Amino acid sequence: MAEPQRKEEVLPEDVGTDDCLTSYTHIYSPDLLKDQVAFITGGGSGIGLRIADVFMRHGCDTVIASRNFDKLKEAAEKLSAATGRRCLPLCIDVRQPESIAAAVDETLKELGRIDVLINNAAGNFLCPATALSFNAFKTVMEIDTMGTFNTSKVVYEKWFKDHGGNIVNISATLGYKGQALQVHAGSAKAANDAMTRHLAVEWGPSGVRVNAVAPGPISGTEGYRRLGGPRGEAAGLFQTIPLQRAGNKTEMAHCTLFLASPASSYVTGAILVADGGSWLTSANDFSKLLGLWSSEKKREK
Ligand SMILES: CC/C=C\C/C=C\C/C=C\C/C=C\C/C=C\C/C=C\C=C\C(=O)SCCNC(=O)CCNC(=O)[C@H](O)C(C)(C)COP(=O)(O)OP(=O)(O)OC[C@H]1O[C@@H](n2cnc3c(N)ncnc32)[C@H](O)[C@@H]1OP(=O)(O)O
Ligand SMILES: NC(=O)C1=CN([C@@H]2O[C@H](COP(=O)(O)OP(=O)(O)OC[C@H]3O[C@@H](n4cnc5c(N)ncnc54)[C@H](OP(=O)(O)O)[C@@H]3O)[C@@H](O)[C@H]2O)C=CC1
Repeated sequence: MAEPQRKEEVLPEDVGTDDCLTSYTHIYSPDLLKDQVAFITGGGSGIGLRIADVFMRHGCDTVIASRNFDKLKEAAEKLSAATGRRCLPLCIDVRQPESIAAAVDETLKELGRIDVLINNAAGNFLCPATALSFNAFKTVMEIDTMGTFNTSKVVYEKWFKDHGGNIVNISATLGYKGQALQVHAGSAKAANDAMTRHLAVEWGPSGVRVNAVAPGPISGTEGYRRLGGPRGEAAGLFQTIPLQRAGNKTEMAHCTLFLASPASSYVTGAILVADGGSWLTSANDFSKLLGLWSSEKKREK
């Protein structure tokens, strides 16, 4: 009988916080994004911060842009110290196109170009539809969906239209089968998947590729904490995921890097599902998720 195959190595996740990697082994060429500039929304924490870290280790300068400037400034200093590349922290609210326009102007003034846009900023929390206010639904749609459109349109008009470029949207597989307590985020991300395909068609002739990465649960992130990741693990919910575990931020950064790089030069309008197979089998056990939500609420009181 054949030897069972070695289990695939899990890429290292050496920190569970918003710190930079303390060590890194290249699996792509270190020059993959040499001298390019990436504009990363929500790049001051979680998956966005890891994307900045990994991109900079591949020769890229970055802009990390979100609402909290102090957080961004601290992250940018750490990123530059860890990688030796430039990282510009800029304040934006993706709901306000004027703030994005000012940041894009500043980027072009300081760094001279934009090659890659990563639409990663988002907001989410667990909430059943009956408890969700109209304004809560609208807020998540405005950040996740309109924010992605606003940023894409500003960057396209100010730079990509004449120079080409590469957009990667960070989606989520949570809506693919319908997930309890997530009607707001699932709807917003589904709209973003459609937007990815529409803009790929419209902007392809200008040399702009538009793709998305769709993560499942990713540990060491605010999203994971808010959506009950640690409690989900304890309740055994992840055993239904084919790869039997949550993903990590480095794995998401590597998927994003593939789509942002010439390695995927003939790929556009694609959604790269990176969820360990979660959505195919995922535990969408409403009573367990509702239990997580109720215990979270009790803890807040
Ligand atoms: C695919 C999974 C497969 C298998 C899984 C198997 C098992 C699952 C088990 C566990 C799950 C484990 C892991 C997670 C899995 C997947 C994660 C998927 C997606 C994650 C997506 C993310 O987006 S993560 C990003 C998280 N980070 C953030 O959210 C940071 C940014 N957030 C914010 O700024 C705020 O939270 C905000 C989004 C509310 C926006 O802030 P602001 O503009 O200031 O808005 P407010 O004025 O505060 O609020 C506006 C209205 O919203 C209401 N609100 C706010 N918070 C809540 C809440 N917690 N619950 C309900 N309603 C809320 C607020 O009251 C306002 O409404 P009013 O009517 O009162 O005005
Ligand atoms: N974590 C997970 O398990 C999963 C995450 N995802 C997706 O991955 C991405 C990153 O999530 P994660 O790392 O968990 O969460 P984080 O909370 O760390 O990242 C979200 C970022 O968005 C920024 N942001 C929020 N609102 C705005 C706004 N109005 N304007 C500008 N920036 C904003 C926040 O910064 P600031 O507060 O400074 O504005 C923050 O840095 C999101 O798109 C999320 O939907 C998808 C599936 C699973």
